[in-house]
Amino acid sequence: MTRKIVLPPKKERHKLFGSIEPGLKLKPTEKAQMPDLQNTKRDFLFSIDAVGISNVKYPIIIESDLNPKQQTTIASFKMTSKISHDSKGTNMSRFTEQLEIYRQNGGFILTIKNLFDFTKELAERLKQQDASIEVTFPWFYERKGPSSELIGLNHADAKISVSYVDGVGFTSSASLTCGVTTLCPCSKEISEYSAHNQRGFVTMNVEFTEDYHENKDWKVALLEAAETNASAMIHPVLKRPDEKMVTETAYENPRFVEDMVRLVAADLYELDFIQAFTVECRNEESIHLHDAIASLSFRK
Ligand SMILES: Nc1nc2c(ncn2[C@@H]2O[C@H](COP(=O)(O)OP(=O)(O)OP(=O)(O)O)[C@@H](O)[C@H]2O)c(=O)[nH]1
Repeated sequence: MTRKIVLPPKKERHKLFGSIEPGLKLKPTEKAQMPDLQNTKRDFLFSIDAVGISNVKYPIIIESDLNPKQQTTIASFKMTSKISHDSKGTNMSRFTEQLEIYRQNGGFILTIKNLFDFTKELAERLKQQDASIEVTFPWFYERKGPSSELIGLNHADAKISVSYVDGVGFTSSASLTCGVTTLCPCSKEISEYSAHNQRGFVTMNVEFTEDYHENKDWKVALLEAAETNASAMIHPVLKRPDEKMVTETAYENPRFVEDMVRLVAADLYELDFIQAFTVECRNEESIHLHDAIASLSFRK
């Protein structure tokens, strides 16, 4: 038989679990009367390169040249600035205050132009000479099966970083990590049949040229650089005719991890809005428990 429970009022329940009455409160409750420790001015020995907040989850709106053309996604923000040796601390509340102003103003639309405005305003709000922001988010894009043309959603992990220094200006960079299929050329060469293949992850970090204004979607350009140089693309929905095509395409385009980083580098070299890049590939080897990795960096 079910036991009938007689619940005490909520306040009594809290007492039952250890809540106590508030003690005597003597410290000021008005903001103006409260000590402002973080604004203490004295020689605190060292300047700090970056102080602020990280791992701030916030909804953002992103635009894309691929479908869906606009999407709301959840980003993780890191926002910092320098402080000099004679400041005790930063004003932490001003970082999230600034973020919320952007959300309330029609949503935070994540363009590089908006991030330029954001970092400059953040530096001003913090009364500092500089501010930096890093925004990490999953970007979703439609992908069709090669034969059936059935659509599903893939995603890549994207990051945009912007820094502003008063009197100097802005720098911006971005990174994209996406999954691909790679088929081992050595395995294909030596085996009577088949070849082992694996899921590879390509990460591209790129520095934009000063005149880049997102007339071309950097996310799509980087995705293309990785996917069109892989053995095959990754698909969310595949019917048998699609699967046959993907399997044969991978066999026709074998790639070592070294081939991947060099071929992707060649595509990034051709993109005129990129002035420097790093390409990394990590293959989750299907015949080993370890991964195969390669990376290269280049400044044009
Ligand atoms: N500087 C600093 N603040 C911290 C840290 N950890 C938490 N905080 C909190 O940041 C909050 C204060 O933010 P501030 O922006 O300085 O608040 P405020 O001075 O009332 O705000 P303003 O009027 O904008 O100057 C407090 O709740 C602090 O406890 C830390 O490690 N350093």
